[in-house]
Amino acid sequence: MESALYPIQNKYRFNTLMNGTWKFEADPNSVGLDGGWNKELPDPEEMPVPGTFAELTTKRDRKYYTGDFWYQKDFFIPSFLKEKDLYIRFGSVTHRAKVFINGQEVGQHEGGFLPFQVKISDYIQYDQANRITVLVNNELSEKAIPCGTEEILDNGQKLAQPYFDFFNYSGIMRNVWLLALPQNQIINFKLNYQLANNKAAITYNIEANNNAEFKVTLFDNQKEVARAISKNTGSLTIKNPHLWSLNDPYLYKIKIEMLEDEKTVDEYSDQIGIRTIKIVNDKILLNNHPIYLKGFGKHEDFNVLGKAVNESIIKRDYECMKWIGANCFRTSHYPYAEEWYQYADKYGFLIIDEVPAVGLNRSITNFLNVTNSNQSHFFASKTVPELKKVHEQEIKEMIDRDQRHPSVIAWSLFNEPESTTQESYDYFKDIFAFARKLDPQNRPYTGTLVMGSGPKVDKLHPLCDFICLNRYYGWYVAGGPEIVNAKKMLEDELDGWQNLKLNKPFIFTEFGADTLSSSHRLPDEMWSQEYQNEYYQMYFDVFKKYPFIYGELVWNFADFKTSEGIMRVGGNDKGIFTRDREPKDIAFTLKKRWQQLN
Ligand SMILES: O=C(O)[C@H]1O[C@@H](Oc2ccc([N+](=O)[O-])cc2)[C@H](O)[C@@H](O)[C@@H]1O
Repeated sequence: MESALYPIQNKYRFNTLMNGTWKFEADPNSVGLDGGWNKELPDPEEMPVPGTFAELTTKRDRKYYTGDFWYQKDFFIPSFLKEKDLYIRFGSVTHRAKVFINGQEVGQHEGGFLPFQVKISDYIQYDQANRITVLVNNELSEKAIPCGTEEILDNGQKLAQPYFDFFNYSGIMRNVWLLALPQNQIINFKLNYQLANNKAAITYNIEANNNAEFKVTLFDNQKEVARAISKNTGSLTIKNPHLWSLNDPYLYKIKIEMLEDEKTVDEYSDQIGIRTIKIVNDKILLNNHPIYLKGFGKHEDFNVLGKAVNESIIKRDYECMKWIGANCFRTSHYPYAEEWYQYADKYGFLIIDEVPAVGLNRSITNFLNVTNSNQSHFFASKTVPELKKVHEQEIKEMIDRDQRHPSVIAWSLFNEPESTTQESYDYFKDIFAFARKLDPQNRPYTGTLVMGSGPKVDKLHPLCDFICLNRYYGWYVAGGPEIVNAKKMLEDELDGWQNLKLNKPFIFTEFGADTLSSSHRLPDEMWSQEYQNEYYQMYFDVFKKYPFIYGELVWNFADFKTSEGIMRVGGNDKGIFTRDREPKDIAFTLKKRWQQLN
């Protein structure tokens, strides 16, 4: 029973961060396990946690290091912790990990963007130093997400070749906690809301490791407003609920107490927002009011940090998003660190939460292939059943982790997979059926469609509750002076979708043009700031004509690091902000537009 609960402290639960300096050693020949590295690393260096070696090194072979690598740290456990169950919780380890305590394996985890915890109590020596060792692997394949392949260079080095457009940062890039929890404990809980007649009914479903009773209390500004005692399911009703909304992201506090013989043995509190999210015809309704999504596809990405979590970056990004008048972003292309969602709950932002299912399409390795919707028959491959298991497991872990956040309004189950083949439909039919059982709030499920997957050929849109288009007319095709043709292509495609009469909302989840913050051109040219402006104006002109469009998430919030190649200058430069979070010219155009759209 994996707990997805974010660490908190109270009378029953204690935790402390294990961040800081760890030991680190690369293991290119995978000799560590036989060589006893799980007990002692032979020749380690210092490595900050959270962090990633790729952004810290000055050596190219280290930056691109692909394979096994190890982390190690000593820590002390006093015997007064004996009555607790002890765990180590990783915010994530990218892409997979095996964890050892004092040399003994205590657990492993697949997937680089979701938390996991391992129980360590049985392996601990009390009142003594203990040692944690983590064997990490960052290789890419078609058996796990995100997908990619591997090349062996002439010097024998492995090189990851992502089928996706962001740098394959890896390692321990999120917080690590030591948790001291009660033996009988709350594992997770799920909530759902029904609004009617000025009342909100909150139904709950609590998962625990014993069959206890629970006292559930709801507080409004410290004041108790509802309470129930029940087995693990039940409900609370409040009158005149203060709803969570974009302009007023109001949070209540909910407290769950686990009772044994009327005595509390565990307690977990969280902040929750009461709101509903649903799709009716071609509209997205928040608390029964239609919303228009304005914002970004993002990345966890920053100079020196790579994808390592840093709360200052999170805060700066939200300040920039507030300044520009955005209300939404997609966690392209993986679930972000949990702190992102906590800020969104408090700041009143909407999140489309995406599982790391990116690169399910071999042609993405060659960007020029994508546009002619070439079919690599990715989903006919022998490894697909294995891939599907991993994909499903990560959907489950994402929903278990994020389902209580009021900010999360939809689940994205894929980004730009091959989507024009029958095999692809069959694969995702199962994926959607699996996912649809997991969220008690039954938020909309979707995924983003690659350019070329248009109304005539796309096979995945019937599975989606709203339709997400990633489109680059005017960039990858018909750029520069051909932008007049690009406009026609975009309109033709949207006419095609309109003719299908799907009666579903559409949003643009990606559209953008690479832009150097140093480049100004008159008349404008591709890569200049003037062209980025012209490109977006063209899209906004077109959007006016199609009332079924309910959102525009531009690509990308900021410039970000990718693999190297002739298509990338220091990375992907489609940012509205530079990589150090300063505005390009387009930011002022968007600010004006989004403030008016309100
Ligand atoms: O390229 C981009 O900037 C972004 O676009 C998307 O990938 C595409 C690449 C090429 C084409 N094409 O050639 O049409 C279409 C899509 C990805 O979702 C995103 O991760 C990437 O960063």
